Amino acid sequence: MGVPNKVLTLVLIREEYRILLGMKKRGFGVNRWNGFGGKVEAGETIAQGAKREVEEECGLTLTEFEEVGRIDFEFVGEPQILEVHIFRGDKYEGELQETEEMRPEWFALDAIPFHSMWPDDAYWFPIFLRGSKFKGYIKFEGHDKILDCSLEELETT
Ligand SMILES: CSc1nc2ncnc(N)c2[nH]1
Repeated sequence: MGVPNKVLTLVLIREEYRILLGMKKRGFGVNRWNGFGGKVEAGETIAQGAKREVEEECGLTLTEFEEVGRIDFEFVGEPQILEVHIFRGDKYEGELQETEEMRPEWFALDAIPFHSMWPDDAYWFPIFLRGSKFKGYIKFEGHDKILDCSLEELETT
């Protein structure tokens, strides 16, 4: 039995024609437009962790959100799989704010900055944006090279 997965959240808040991303100012994924999220803490559900991270990273309080995907990420040379639970944020309250972690910005759906994002996003964003649920496995070598990618669309809503 290998190392248990590291459970993480990733929240993409989307409106009809735009999606909210955050420029990561430090740490994992720095200098890339990211979704909001992070670790799930002891004593909280995955959904509670997702909501907490959004609040901490951009000041918004999710009032309606749904888990729509799950991707297991492997990084060559690292035994721990990152088990990322992906949520679509539908409704929120509060004022958008920049934090030490993230600089938030809205992007038109036809102008998503994939060149400045994690390379896996180009694979699964189209599935996410057409409202499907999905699961997948993506193997990275370093932070820029994808060695394997398998994605399964589970239902089209
Ligand atoms: C580890 S792979 C990864 N892809 C991502 N896409 C968008 N936001 C993130 N935080 C992401 N992490």
